[in-house]
Amino acid sequence: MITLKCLTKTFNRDSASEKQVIKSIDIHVNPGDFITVIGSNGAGKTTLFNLISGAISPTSGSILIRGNDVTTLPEYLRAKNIGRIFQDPLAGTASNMTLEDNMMITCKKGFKWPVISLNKKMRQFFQKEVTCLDMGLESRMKENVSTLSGGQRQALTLLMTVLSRPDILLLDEHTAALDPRNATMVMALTRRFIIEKKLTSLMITHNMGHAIEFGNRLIMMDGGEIIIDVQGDTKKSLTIPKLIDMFGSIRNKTFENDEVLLTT
Ligand SMILES: Nc1ncnc2c1ncn2[C@@H]1O[C@H](COP(=O)(O)OP(=O)(O)OP(=O)(O)O)[C@@H](O)[C@H]1O
Repeated sequence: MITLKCLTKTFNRDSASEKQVIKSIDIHVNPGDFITVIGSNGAGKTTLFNLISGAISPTSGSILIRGNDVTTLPEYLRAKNIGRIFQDPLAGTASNMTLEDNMMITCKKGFKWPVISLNKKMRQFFQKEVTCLDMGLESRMKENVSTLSGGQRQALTLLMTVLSRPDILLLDEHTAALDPRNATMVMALTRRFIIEKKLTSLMITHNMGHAIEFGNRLIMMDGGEIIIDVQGDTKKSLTIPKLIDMFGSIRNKTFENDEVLLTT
C-alpha cells in the first residue's frame, strides 16, 4: 500500500541550523497493516507522517502509494486517500458548527454528494452512523460540536475520518490528550473501524502498552531511522521490558522518553 524508498529529510539545508531528521528510511506497508509507531522525542515520527501525507517534501528518495509514485504530488491531492487525526481533540471538527454539518463536510469527501445542504436521507444516515459510537450523540445532531467533551469530539473526528473513506489512516498520538477512560474508548473504536473498514493504518503513540496491544506490526524510530520492525508472533510476544532491552542492545544506550515512563 505504501512504499518508502531511501527517504530522507533535511531541514534548513545549507544553513547553520541544517538538521537531517529522516535518514534513509525504507519500508513497505502492506494493505491492511496496522502499524504502531514508537520512538523517543524528536525521533522523526511526525516528520515521517508529514512526508507520507505530503505536508512536506522529502530531500531525497521516493514515496509510492498503491504502486503510484506520489513523491511530488501535493498534499491536497493525496488527502483524498489519506485520513489523518492529530493529538488535539479540537483539531478535527469545527466548534461552531453542528454535528450534522460537521459530518456533512467530511463525508462529502468520501461520497461526493452533489448537494450542498443537508437533506432527510443524509440526516438519517449521519444519525445512524453516530449511534454506533454509543455516546447518545444521535439526539444532539443539531448542537454545536463545542458542546461535546474532548473524548466525544475525538470519537466524532474518528468516525468522520472513516466515513470519508480513506485507504490510509495516520493517527498522530490521537489519544494522548484524553483522560485514560476516554483514551481506552477511542482506542477500542479505532481498532473496530480499522478492522471493519479494512484500513491500512499507522499510529504514533508514546504509550508502549498501546503500541504492543494494538496492531499487527510495530516499528520503533530513533534518530530518523527505523531501528525495530516486528510483526507476527514476534510482535505478539513483545513486552515493554523486551522492547526497552531491544532498543538498548541496538543503540547501546538507554531509552529516554518521559511520556513512556508515565504510561508503562
Ligand atoms: N519544520 C521544521 N524545521 C526544522 N526542524 C524541524 C521541523 N519539523 C521538525 N523538526 C525537527 O525534527 C526533529 C523530529 O521532529 P518530529 O516532530 O518528527 O519528532 P517526533 O518523533 O514526532 O517527536 P515527538 O515524539 O516529540 O513528537 C525534531 O528535532 C524537530 O525539532
